Amino acid sequence: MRASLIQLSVDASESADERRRRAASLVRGRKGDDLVVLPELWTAGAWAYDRWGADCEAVDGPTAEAMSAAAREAGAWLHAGSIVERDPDGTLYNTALLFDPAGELRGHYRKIHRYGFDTGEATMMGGGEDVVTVPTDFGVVGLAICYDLRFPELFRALLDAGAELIVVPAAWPAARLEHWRLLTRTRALEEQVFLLACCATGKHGGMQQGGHSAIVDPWGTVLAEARTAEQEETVTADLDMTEVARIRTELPVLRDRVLDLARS
Ligand SMILES: O=C(O)CCC(=O)C(=O)O
Repeated sequence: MRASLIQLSVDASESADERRRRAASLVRGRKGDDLVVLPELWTAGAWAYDRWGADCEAVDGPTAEAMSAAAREAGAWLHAGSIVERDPDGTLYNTALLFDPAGELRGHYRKIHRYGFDTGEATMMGGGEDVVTVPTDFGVVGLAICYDLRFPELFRALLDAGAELIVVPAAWPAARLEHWRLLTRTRALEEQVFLLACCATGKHGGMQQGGHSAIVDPWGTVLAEARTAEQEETVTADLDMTEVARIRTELPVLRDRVLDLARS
């Protein structure tokens, strides 16, 4: 299967509406791909807290509407990154959306680990409670978002739920690029999954985004990586999903787990 990560530029030069139109057009251009991925909070901007009140929306709001149509037109599964979701009770969540090629919303995931250390997301948003996997045409997809990368127990829970490929939309700061590179490879290697990590580029809320979106295989090898933190670009790779079972058999470390802490 062929997967592409659209490393979208997110800055204050565009409104959420303009960026939605541009993202939809980039997705429509990916006909022939099986899976297309967008970054975290790309409508409002992950660091543009002052925009969250104005740009929040329901799970079936304007971003879902535009992305559902774009998935249908591209004929591909679309992981539409995440939105600032406003629950009917008023709580905001950082919520990822996964559409099938018919444009049906097949899964959504509310980010469990909130970034900010008593500021930003950690105080302005609620935390998700559910580990989410979605069966697709090419295998079971696990969902995580950005800061979740620092919490291996979530990835082990995704593995235990059957994940073969994990998608991580992000708005990781350029200042911590080496953490991003290390953690994306590590999570792929330790769970023996394909890991698709799509980071935003551009600068907003005073934060330069890290780019360097990457597709990593279950051996920990980077199959494709964006060249820079500053440039919008699309990263594509062909994934042989049979590699998951092959590598898990060839190097059966998961079979040797002793402490079953993630499930206790
Ligand atoms: O963990 C980090 O260094 C960055 C996390 C982050 O930017 C996020 O979750 O939005």
